Amino acid sequence: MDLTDTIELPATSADTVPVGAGLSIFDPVFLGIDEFGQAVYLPMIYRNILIGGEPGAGKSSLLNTIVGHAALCPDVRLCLLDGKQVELGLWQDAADVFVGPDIEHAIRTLRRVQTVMDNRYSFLMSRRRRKIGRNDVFGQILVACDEIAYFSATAGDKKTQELFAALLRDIVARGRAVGIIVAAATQRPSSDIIPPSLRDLFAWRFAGRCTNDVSSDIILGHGWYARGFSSNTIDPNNQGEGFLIAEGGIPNRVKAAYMSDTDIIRVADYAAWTRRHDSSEIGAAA
Ligand SMILES: Nc1ncnc2c1ncn2[C@@H]1O[C@H](COP(=O)(O)OP(=O)(O)OP(=O)(O)O)[C@@H](O)[C@H]1O
Repeated sequence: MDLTDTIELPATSADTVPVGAGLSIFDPVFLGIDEFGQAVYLPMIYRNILIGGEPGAGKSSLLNTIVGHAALCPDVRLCLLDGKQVELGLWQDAADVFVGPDIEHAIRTLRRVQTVMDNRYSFLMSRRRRKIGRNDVFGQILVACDEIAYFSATAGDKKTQELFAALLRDIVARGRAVGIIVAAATQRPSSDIIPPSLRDLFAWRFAGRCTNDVSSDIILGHGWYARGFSSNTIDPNNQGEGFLIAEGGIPNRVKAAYMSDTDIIRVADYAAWTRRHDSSEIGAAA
């Protein structure tokens, strides 16, 4: 076997019928519409997304849309962290790991993801490859965190908070090539929670309405307010609207798609049903 080959998944046997069309995390995620009414699709593979904005800006709803896409992808495992529990909690049955308001559990979980990440890099090294591909036997992992600040600044003590922040940063920095995607939200876009060195690791950044121009710049990047882009200009009654920026791009005004709780429950139940809760790589690495 050529060492640069990917490991192919076995072909689907002829006597099985796939349930539904089946998405892949290699397919872009439908995010919403832009100001011209055009659909906005976001490629998430090999990328991370940071979502910021004031309370009620629509951050959790956007995160739910991304988790919803991933939940319908048989090639993604879900690792969800939600200090409030109810923001991502509807996906619990479809998730490999669900972390509630428990900083120790959050740290254990990120350490497991870190171990998986290291193992995958060792695998790539042994195959003389740089990144995983669509046909690799191991699936991708979505680490979704609703309210970074809960784990990095509120729960636990300074030591555990710093450990959480360091683990998250490492996963955001190194996870991309091995199929580990981070989608993280914060209602506290301040430089202590999102230092520029962390923000700049996120290929995608979405700033929902922010209470001031400085907060908007903390999500989008320094200088965008001065160039006429501030999410402080968004109408507070227009939840789900925000500026989306890709690395190297300019901010685009986007109205995010919205799933009601009923929609989420339907999709989450379906996703849970289609998933097998067998040996989890995250769990096995512990
Ligand atoms: N894309 C959207 N379209 C229409 N309404 C939306 C959209 N996103 C959010 N909303 C409305 O705004 C409300 C608040 O949204 P959401 O809970 O996502 O905000 P948040 O920024 O996560 O708030 P918090 O920081 O308090 O958790 C939702 O319950 C919903 O009614």
